[in-house]
Amino acid sequence: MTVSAAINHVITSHLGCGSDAVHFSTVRAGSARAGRPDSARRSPKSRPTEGLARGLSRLPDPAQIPVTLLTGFLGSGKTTVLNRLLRHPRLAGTAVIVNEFGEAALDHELVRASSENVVLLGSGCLCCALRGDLVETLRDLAERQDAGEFAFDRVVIETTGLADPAPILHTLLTEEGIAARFVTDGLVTAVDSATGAGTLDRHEEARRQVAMADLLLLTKTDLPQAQEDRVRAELARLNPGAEVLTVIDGAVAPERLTGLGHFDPSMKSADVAGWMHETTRGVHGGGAGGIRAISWEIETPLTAGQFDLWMDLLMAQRGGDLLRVKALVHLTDVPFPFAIHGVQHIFHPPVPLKDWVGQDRRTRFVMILRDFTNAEVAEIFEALERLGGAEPVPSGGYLSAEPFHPIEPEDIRHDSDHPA
Ligand SMILES: Nc1nc2c(ncn2[C@@H]2O[C@H](COP(=O)(O)OP(=O)(O)OP(=O)(O)O)[C@@H](O)[C@H]2O)c(=O)[nH]1
Repeated sequence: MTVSAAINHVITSHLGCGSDAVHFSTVRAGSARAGRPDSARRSPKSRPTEGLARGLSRLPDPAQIPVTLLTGFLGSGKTTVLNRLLRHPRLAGTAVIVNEFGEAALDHELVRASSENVVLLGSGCLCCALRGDLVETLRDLAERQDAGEFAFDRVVIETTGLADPAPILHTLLTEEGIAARFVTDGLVTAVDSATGAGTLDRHEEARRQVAMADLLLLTKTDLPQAQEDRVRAELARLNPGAEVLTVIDGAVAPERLTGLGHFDPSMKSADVAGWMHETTRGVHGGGAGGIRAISWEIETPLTAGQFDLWMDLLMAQRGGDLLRVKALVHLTDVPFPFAIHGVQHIFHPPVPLKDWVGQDRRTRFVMILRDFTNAEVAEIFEALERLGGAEPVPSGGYLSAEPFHPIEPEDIRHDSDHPA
């Protein structure tokens, strides 16, 4: 669905539901099978094999606070899962730590409805620059709990899509004061069934996230682009011991994600133990290569048609290199923002939000791009700015020639210029 279509939908359905965001995608109950006891759903590979004595020594201390690490490549559906989970009474006492890659984090606006207890660790990746910040945040949470300021009985850490989980787990397992107070209760990895096969092929970080997982969430199987069998086969190859749950629009029962057990590298493939070892030597990460995060603001509100047109052009020319796009879009004459999510070549239905947070009404983008030069980044946004000054373009408008270099208002032709 384009922004134009979404805006028509909003107008006809009189925005006014109680939640902060109106989702147009149908929310179906996931195929997750709820309620099975932990023992029944533990896969053979994750059963203790090294003797009871060692197993006993690894039993969590009930005073320790369980920490779930939620990973998954860019746009795989982590926040969607988290938002659904946090609405569940069972997870009401959860403190959430969200880490974003990029300077201008938008996630706090996108998850704002869900929890008062969200701490944002922005501007960098937890797996490298921000490990100290994670330790500080966890210590701070513990202190606030001891002081009676903040009660919580679980922590969920949502990593950036580019995070290598090994160093984060290493921090949780070994950092003084953290390991005693908190206990890892599973690494959960979301995998996008529409883009997952290509992502796993190209990105070492994504393979590590899968190989280290205690539980895999296969998302977006409702999309026509989903390649469920292909992605499942790849997951089975990378991590044959992990259970794979199909999760549509984040619908997963919280009990499936809790009680997964203490993370133990020796229970994983040989590679995983090696990665944890690399971590101790400070060598980690798959190398992001030409991947970078950029943020951009656009002053002039756009029409939905203009935005769609620009997005279509960008997708046609560089879709595969737009690893992740998040935007809050200010449309002309519309009092609320739209949230836009793009994941590689797939754009999800735009989501109208109830209102703006704060005074800033500019259209804001956060993009994770592969192999874009500074000049190319400037060019794509300057093209958008120019569109903002142009005559409104109806959705379905298109350009005459080589479209993106550059777009000039006079290049834009309207559908009406071309009788069917
Ligand atoms: N159709 C469909 N869309 C989904 C599903 N799960 C998530 N999405 C959409 O996918 C887009 C990205 O989802 P997010 O939850 O923001 O992904 P994320 O992993 O948190 O993204 P980053 O934090 O940027 O890495 C959003 O537009 C979601 O609405 C699903 O099961 N089906």
